[in-house]
Amino acid sequence: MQLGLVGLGRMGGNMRERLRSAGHEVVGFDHNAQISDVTSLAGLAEKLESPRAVWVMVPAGVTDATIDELAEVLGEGDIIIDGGNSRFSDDAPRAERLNELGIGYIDVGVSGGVWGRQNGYGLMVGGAQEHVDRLMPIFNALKPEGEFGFVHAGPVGAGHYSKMVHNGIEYGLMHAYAEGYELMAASELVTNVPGVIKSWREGTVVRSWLLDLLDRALDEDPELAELSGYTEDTGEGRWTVDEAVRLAVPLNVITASLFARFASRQDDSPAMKAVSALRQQFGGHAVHKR
Ligand SMILES: O=C(O)[C@H](O)[C@@H](O)[C@H](O)[C@H](O)COP(=O)(O)O
Repeated sequence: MQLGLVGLGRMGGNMRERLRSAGHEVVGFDHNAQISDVTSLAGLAEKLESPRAVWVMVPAGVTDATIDELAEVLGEGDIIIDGGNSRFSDDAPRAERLNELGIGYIDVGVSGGVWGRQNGYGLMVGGAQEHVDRLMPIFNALKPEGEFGFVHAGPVGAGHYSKMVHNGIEYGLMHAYAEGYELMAASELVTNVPGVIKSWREGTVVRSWLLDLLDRALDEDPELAELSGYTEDTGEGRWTVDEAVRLAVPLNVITASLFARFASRQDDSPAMKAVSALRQQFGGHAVHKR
């Protein structure tokens, strides 16, 4: 089937290749002319036969502007799919705006990162059944080959909601492996920490793809000496915690792993300075000075 694809970065570019390998006709647009198939969104719309389907794969901050621009060159019966990491609460207002123009909307949480091109992408879809049905050939080409890896999670918003929770879990899992790694590295007994991590890849209860990737990272740099611990986040963990607060759901692990990222960015902790100052004030305890 034909698909327009807007945004040909690390994710979109690889998705274009996977879809083409499966025999689909993809017309891609990107602001980088060197990788773009057309020079404008209008050019993209012209190349597609109606009713058109256009998948948007751009960074979360520019999604609404991109969709609004796209809506100007699309029309009645067309569908826009947002596969970026948008906040789920943006989906319903978007769908309403597009609905007034007769344009359908589907939100898709896409997981798999740079490995998706070869392994397939995990897809979490939100939207009306008729729109999802129309896009099934595309979803089937993008998803992994096995039985799993695709879900129609619910109405508009449910795809991004599921992906948000997926990413919250991703934070917690990564952090648990990271803490285990640190404890073994600090111990007097374990002399082969990368070896233990590697051994866990088969047979153990904690084997997983994230563990495989930790092993890969340790193969490249056994003490992670090249890296700083400063860890970014792009929003999904914060949204997960926002939802936990709204619904009063105790997300202990995920919240702690999000806060650990914030702590990773501090040279020195103002809170711990205050604790140190208070110990000195009430107990006369010695403090470490800069
Ligand atoms: O499932 C995935 O493929 C990843 O989750 C992917 O979506 C991305 O790598 C994260 O969004 C990073 O999120 P943070 O920057 O918040 O760690």
